[in-house]
Amino acid sequence: MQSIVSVTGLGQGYGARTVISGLDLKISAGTTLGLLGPNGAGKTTLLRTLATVTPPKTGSIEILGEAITSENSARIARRSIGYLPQDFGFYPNFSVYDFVCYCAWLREVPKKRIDSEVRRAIDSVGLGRESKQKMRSLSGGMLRRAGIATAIVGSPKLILLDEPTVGLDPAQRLEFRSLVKQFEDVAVVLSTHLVEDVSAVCDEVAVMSSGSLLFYGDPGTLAADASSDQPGDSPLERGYMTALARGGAGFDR
Ligand SMILES: Nc1ncnc2c1ncn2[C@@H]1O[C@H](COP(=O)(O)OP(=O)(O)OP(=O)(O)O)[C@@H](O)[C@H]1O
Repeated sequence: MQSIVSVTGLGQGYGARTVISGLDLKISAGTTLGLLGPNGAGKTTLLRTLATVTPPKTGSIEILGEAITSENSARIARRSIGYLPQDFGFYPNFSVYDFVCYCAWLREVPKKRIDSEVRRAIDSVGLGRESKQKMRSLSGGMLRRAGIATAIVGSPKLILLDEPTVGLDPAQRLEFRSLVKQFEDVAVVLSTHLVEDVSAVCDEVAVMSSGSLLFYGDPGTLAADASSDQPGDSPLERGYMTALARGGAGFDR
């Protein structure tokens, strides 16, 4: 399988503060990776770094086999990356169609493919009927789906989704899961607080705390590692709590 992301010895932070240190990660095409961790674990910081929004402080990142060493290499990589930030900005007076077009244009989707790609992305998230509606008039769940459309437009090879199911109702969450399952030859990284999302769609799971990975492997192994004295409503939840407890993790520190 083609390697989509390769991260070695990643260090990241804000000012003098280190938030991620010594992180190694490899993600192949066809993998959906669920990123779990308590508030402040560094999930958003990692996604922003993979999205090439913030250059690493230390270590290296390769996207599709190309090292990201300059703004130019980052710009080229971004053509293959779809990124839904946790709080994405939008122009309230844009229609859904215009907003997704704009994001496709920013990602340098070839002009002649933009219209068909935008329509496909909007249909995939079930907003076909709302495509002419103004962004400001969308409900929270619709807004999130419009955001997901911006992340998948143009068939990127790496899709980074920061808490994509927040605000979705149960039916929309199920639709989101079936959308993710349809991706082929794509690497998806999904940050979430919902362990059910991970068990439903992820082939790999990473448990992150204080900027380090406490566990990386398949969800079955994390569930099998669960200690019976840890709280949780499912083996995977207990496995997650066990990984945190073994790593000495608590809440945001
Ligand atoms: N712009 C910033 N400036 C300074 N510190 C920041 C900034 N953004 C995040 N941090 C800090 O970095 C750490 C990691 O934050 P991050 O948002 O990556 O965590 P997270 O795992 O995504 O959390 P959550 O689950 O709450 O979204 C936190 O301690 C946070 O306070």
